[in-house]
Amino acid sequence: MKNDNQVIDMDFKALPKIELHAHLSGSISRQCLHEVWLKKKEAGETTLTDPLIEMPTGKHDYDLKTFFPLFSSYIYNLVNTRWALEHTTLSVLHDFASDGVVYLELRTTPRAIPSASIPKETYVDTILSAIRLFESTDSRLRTKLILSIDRRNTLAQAQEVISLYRRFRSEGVVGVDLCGDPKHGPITHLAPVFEAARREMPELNLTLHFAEAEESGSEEELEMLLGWGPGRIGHVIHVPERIRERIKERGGMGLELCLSCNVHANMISGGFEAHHFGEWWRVKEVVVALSTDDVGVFGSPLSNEYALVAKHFGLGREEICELARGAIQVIFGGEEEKARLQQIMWTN
Ligand SMILES: CNc1ncnc2c1ncn2[C@@H]1O[C@H](COP(=O)(O)O)[C@@H](O)[C@H]1O
Repeated sequence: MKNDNQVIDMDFKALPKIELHAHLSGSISRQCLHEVWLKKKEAGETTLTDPLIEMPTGKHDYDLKTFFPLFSSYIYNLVNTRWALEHTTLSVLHDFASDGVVYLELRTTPRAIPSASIPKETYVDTILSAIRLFESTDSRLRTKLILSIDRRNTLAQAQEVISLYRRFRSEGVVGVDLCGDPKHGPITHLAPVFEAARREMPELNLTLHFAEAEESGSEEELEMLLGWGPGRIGHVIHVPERIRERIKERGGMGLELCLSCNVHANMISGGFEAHHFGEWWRVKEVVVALSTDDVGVFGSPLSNEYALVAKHFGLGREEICELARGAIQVIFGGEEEKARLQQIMWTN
């Protein structure tokens, strides 16, 4: 391992990478949102402020208070037609591909858009079509979709997401996520949906936002989440010692760690050096998958997340390659995809 102030000379963009924790709406670049806005403005269809003014270049300090409303009161009002959904999805795929991502699990909360006569099913279908269209022109990036249940969802809304998962699981949907504002409140009301889904579909791939804020880091909540049998957990910040041990006991759990998001959103203190990546990356019982969360908001592509851990935790070239390849173990995309990734990802 190199010492802390040396940074290896490595092309992090060229490094083939796996992205497992990226929210579609938060991954749209500001330039792309601007294009959508421009088209709407010209057609007299929006009174919203230009995204380049609303979210100025270089502004990444959204905290948990300002972050969530950005979607409900701004981005969702821009991305509210079939064209905008397709255009933004294609742009997100293009951005990940240009950054050297070779396998992507994109996640999104199924959203009905009544003003455009788009029910949730069409929302999901439109994104899957955009993925197919993209893959017909780019042979290297493979993308799967994960459907998100929001902590703020009612039981019925959560159930609807599970139904959509069943409907689309043979068409590129590979799992279900639990996301949303971690300060929102308890989620015990959602337990019956996850428990029934697990009972009825033992093979269901689950990834759960886990201990993102103190409010969502109680032993009680975390025990419940582990009880639903996730293959991966996201953020993993405010984890009590006993739960940390439980995670290790599981063996092979994927940890989706999002450094820039956590630092910029003030979800941790002490900056990059203090990030819990430092605590987990050498733990043999888990698999760390570096992730971007919302690159459109926090502005750090996956290549930069690798550069950051090289810089702040002194990983050398082989350790970086090992970290990137490690994520193969916890993808939801199946054995064939794992074999493809084994072929193309760097060993040193
Ligand atoms: C700090 N990190 C995070 N923690 C929890 N939930 C997050 C998140 N980042 C994004 N989302 C969830 O993803 C939605 C936007 O993308 P989609 O419309 O679903 O594609 C947000 O509304 C939020 O619920």
